[in-house]
Amino acid sequence: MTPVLEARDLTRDYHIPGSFFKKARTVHAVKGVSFAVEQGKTLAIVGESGCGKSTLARIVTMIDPATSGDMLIDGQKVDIARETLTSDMRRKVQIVFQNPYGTLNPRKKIGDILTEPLIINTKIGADERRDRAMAMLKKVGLEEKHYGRYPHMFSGGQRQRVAIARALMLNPRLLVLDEPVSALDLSVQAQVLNLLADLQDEFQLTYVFISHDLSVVRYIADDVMVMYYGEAVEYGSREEVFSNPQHSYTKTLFAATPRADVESIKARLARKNAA
Ligand SMILES: Nc1ncnc2c1ncn2[C@@H]1O[C@H](COP(=O)(O)OP(=O)(O)OP(=O)(O)O)[C@@H](O)[C@H]1O
Repeated sequence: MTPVLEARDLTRDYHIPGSFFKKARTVHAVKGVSFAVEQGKTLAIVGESGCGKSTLARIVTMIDPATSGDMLIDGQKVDIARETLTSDMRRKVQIVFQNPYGTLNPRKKIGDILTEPLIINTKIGADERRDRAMAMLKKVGLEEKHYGRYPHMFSGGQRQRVAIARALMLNPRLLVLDEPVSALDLSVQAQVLNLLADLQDEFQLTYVFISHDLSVVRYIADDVMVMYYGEAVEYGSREEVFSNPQHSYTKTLFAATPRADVESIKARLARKNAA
């Protein structure tokens, strides 16, 4: 089966210009990273601050260019330099950030936030746009009455539901989730993770899930990639990586991580695996 996303040897260098006091230098944020994610699966990318997770997320979402390497969506090559990138290709990948409040326009009503991608990218009429937004609100566990409300009228978990709904409005092939639950309380984290798992089941969505939290990754990932100073030091199935970590950094990372209370997620996944 052709993977939804394939990355081959992706690199990203940042050139930091010099000054009177400092020499110019190059930061190798991502160094030759390769991976593939099949439809309906979740790849978790784990690592501590500064390891290159967000840079990789921005490359995969086509927000930032890569310096070299190849990226394919459904077997089709992406212009990673972003010189001839089409909007059709760009809309195949959507992103949800850690802090939805920072990405939801506070002056716009939820209905406008959800219909905006349709206005920009499609010729769908106003009634149909409204219907689709209403349907999506329900899919993410919100209600029709929320359509006319503003982001500040929602809790953090609800705002993240809105961000997920917006990301899904254009039927993307891939969702990049950049620390999507890190800013939420534990119980709300579990609800949002359960929602993501339900949506994945229903729409056969493919996820790249960026996280520093191994207890979350343990329960949502099919495959895990551990990054360290821009390199993928570990890559394999969740079972392989968790039961038999190879790299000394992964071993240290696992040893240092407390187990969070994600029992409801665990139970849900057990049900999913049994089905
Ligand atoms: N625009 C930029 N210009 C220069 N250096 C950058 C830029 N963006 C990231 N970097 C550097 O690239 C490296 C990787 O950063 P990145 O933000 O991808 O890491 P991260 O793992 O996502 O960290 P965090 O979880 O703190 O966001 C870091 O050394 C960072 O300082």
